[in-house]
Amino acid sequence: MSKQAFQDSYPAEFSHCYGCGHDNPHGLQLKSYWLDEEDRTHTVAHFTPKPYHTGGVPDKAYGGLIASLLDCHGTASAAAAAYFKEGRKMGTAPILRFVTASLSIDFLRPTPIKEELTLYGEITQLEGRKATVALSLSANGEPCATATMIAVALKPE
Ligand SMILES: CCCCCCCC/C=C\CCCCCCCC(=O)SCCNC(=O)CCNC(=O)[C@H](O)C(C)(C)COP(=O)(O)OP(=O)(O)OC[C@H]1O[C@@H](n2cnc3c(N)ncnc32)[C@H](O)[C@@H]1OP(=O)(O)O
Repeated sequence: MSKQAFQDSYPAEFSHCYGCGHDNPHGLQLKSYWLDEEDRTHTVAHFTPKPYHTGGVPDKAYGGLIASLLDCHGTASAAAAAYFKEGRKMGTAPILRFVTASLSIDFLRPTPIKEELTLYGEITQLEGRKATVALSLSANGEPCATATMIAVALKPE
């Protein structure tokens, strides 16, 4: 894994996101990395839910938490891939930031709340301002959810 999380390169004014902003003390503070520094298409993040992230039963995670984690890992992965494509270090100006245009999730099985969750991302397409990211969330090596995201880079203004 790289030492610096993608989200740690966001400038202060963009670091308040509930899912991944490092300046949001009430947020999830998700951190995403390249899975392998030699392969700039795959990304990874880890997250261990808190007891209050519970869904309908105490030992399973709330679906909205899963969506939030996939959302933030996907947009961060898209931004990292776009910087890499431009041959630039993440966070350098002009800032490249992606927002979610579309996020389609399949919830495959209940997600345990006491285990560390692993999120994977794969940039399957990056054309113009639009990135397509294939995402998954697993516990104990078993996929609990998969998703496809369309992320769009914000216009400079
Ligand atoms: C939360 C507020 C965000 C404010 C941002 C401030 C800066 C933030 C920076 C850093 C913070 C960290 C960020 C973490 C974020 C975490 C993830 C989220 O939760 S993001 C929040 C939820 N998402 C939104 O609120 C997006 C709302 N939607 C929009 O703003 C627009 O619809 C937007 C930007 C997505 C596209 O609008 P257009 O006018 O800029 O661009 P067009 O021309 O419509 O689309 C560009 C390309 O994308 C395709 N596209 C657009 N929407 C699509 C869709 N739903 N499905 C498929 N393709 C789509 C289009 O067909 C077009 O493709 P072709 O270039 O022609 O090939």
